[in-house]
Amino acid sequence: MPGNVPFMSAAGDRIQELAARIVELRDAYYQGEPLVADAEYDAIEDEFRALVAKHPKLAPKDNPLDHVGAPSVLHAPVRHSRPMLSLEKANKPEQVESFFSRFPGQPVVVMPKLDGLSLALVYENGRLARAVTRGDGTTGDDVTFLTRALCDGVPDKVEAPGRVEVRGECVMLRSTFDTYNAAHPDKPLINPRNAAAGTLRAKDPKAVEGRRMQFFAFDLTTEPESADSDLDAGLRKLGFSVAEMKHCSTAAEAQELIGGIEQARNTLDYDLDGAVLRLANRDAFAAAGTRSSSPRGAIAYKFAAEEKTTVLKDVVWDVGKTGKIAPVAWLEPVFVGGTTVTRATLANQEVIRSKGIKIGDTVLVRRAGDVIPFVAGVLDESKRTGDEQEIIPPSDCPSCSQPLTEQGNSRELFCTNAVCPAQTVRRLIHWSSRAAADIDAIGQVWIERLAETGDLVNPSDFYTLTKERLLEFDRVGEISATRMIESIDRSRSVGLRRAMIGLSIPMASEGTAARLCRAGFGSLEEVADAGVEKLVAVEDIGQKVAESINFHLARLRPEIERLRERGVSLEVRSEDLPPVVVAGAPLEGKSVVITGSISDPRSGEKVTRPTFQKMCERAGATAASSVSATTDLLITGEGVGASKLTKAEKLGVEVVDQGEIWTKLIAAGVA
Ligand SMILES: NC(=O)c1ccc[n+]([C@@H]2O[C@H](COP(=O)([O-])OP(=O)(O)OC[C@H]3O[C@@H](n4cnc5c(N)ncnc54)[C@H](O)[C@@H]3O)[C@@H](O)[C@H]2O)c1
Ligand SMILES: [Zn+2]
Repeated sequence: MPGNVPFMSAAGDRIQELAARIVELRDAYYQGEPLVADAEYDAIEDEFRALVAKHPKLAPKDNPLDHVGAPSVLHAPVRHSRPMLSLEKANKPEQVESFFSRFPGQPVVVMPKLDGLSLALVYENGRLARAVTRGDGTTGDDVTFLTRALCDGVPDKVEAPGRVEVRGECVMLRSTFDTYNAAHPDKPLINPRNAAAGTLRAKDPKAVEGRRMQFFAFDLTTEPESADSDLDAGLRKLGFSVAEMKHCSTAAEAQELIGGIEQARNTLDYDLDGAVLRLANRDAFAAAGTRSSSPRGAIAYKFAAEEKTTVLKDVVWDVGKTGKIAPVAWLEPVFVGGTTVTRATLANQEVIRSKGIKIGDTVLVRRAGDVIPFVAGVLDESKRTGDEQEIIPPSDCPSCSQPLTEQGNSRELFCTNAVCPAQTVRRLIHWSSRAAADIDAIGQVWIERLAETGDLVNPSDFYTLTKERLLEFDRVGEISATRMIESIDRSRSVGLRRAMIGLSIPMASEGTAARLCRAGFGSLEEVADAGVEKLVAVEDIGQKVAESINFHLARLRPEIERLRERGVSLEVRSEDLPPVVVAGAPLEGKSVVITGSISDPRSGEKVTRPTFQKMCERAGATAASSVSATTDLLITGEGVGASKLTKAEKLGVEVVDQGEIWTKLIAAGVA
């Protein structure tokens, strides 16, 4: 049909254009310097795939999707013994079902899809001979030197004869990434994946010192064939860390495990972008064969993107409850991490400077779990038009116009005006928040109005409000006024810990407030009277925090008195007291760390970590948040972070399943 010709050629042009763009984006990405977020790249691939499917004749001779990765010339090229492939993607339950129906009766393992770069480790007669990147799938780069120097979890020797090839993912742990960036505020890494890719491809090893990485194995080939046909067992036997693999035999079970991984996503110390399903039996996996760029015996179930790019429209300097003035990014709305994000934090002026961010830039926004979305940086500076504007920090407070002061290395800005209106409102909102007095019937807008009229200045002013006064305001009826007053009334039982939180004392965290209660302080006045020396004696309270508490509670003395006069309880509450250890405490003297999700074996119901921790403490344990050399037990629940396990193994910490602990807790009568 002649009418089709222009249309066909338009499609053909678009296909060529997309193919070229895919090649360009991949090149940059596999160098560790992506130009767009993964979600945008995926959209381009999807469009290309759909067009080619519709017009198979227009498929480019050299279809980029028939290859994986990107070629590279940086390091010595090494040909892979068998191709290193990509994975077929899935994002619907039906696709999981059809995977299972292709392999009836075959056991499957489900594991996290780590977001790093893949490496092939070749062992010859028990010694590490080479570490090679995936490259274009056929030929990769020899990165043995840097892998040896920087990558944990790559043993120099394995106990196996002949040739052994272990493939896996090299990642930078989130904790390492954070520590590195804190230590290098001038040249921060943009995200853990790029950090890992960029590190192993570095030309100058000096430039990447201190960027430690971790290897997790997910594939094994042995010659001669070893007896262990189960992948997980085979890898562990050789001494590799393996991202947790869970066995299952039905699509429904797999779906549940996938859900578990997605839920645990933000409690883990590494980035992951999905779950991998793979035949558990190595022979079955090999027998399933491959397509042009992916094995048939595995699929990748992708999760929602945690990073997207969007336009930075403006930067607004926000006054916080302690007077800190922080830059907030106003963004073109973008769907990331499961919600639409329009605001993100930019931390402080030094971060803006080191990342070179300007208004009008296309920026990478990251939102993982409950973490406040933040601007990770600018991916592609070549997109600039010249109309971008510098972000200029204010010299005066945006609320009260008083001159600002700078503090610390990151030059954080502060308004020190004690009667700054914005700070006043923030402090009132904070006092009423759930973690503090929990005055849930009075929202932010009302607090602003009541602050504007002068009814509210300090937290103690909530307790002078009357129903009559509230009824004088527009749009306040009998019912809502009563609700507000009742809510305020309930908050009078706030107690020491939550009052401490509510008073917004700089440097004192929620944990600090809890520790003061456990250390035996009976009331807010006792804390105010203690003096720095006594405060420092409390576990985990350092000199600076102690000084801040001492200084600010002295300053707040009149406010504390007003709260008292107005019937607010500032005594320690029984639930905040140290736990009473039961007789015959089965965990006596044990230092424990709890990880994974915990549920009561009797009912199957989820139990929150603090609740479970309390039980352990009543059984004589002390709990810590991270594994260290002094930890006795690592108690594991569902969906445990591999990094915690690795660390525990390394430090020789005993790992026990929650079931064992539950038995003891139940027997001791604390659960
Ligand atoms: N931002 C960009 O410009 C850009 C460019 C190209 C590719 N990408 C991103 O790269 C990805 C696609 O590329 P791909 O071909 O590397 O595919 P992929 O990364 O999605 O899947 C294959 C890879 O998964 C990794 N993997 C992690 N855990 C694994 C496990 N347990 N078992 C097996 N493999 C595991 C391996 O490294 C393997 O090579 C997409 O996420 C895409 O968005 C982004
Ligand atoms: Zn101010």
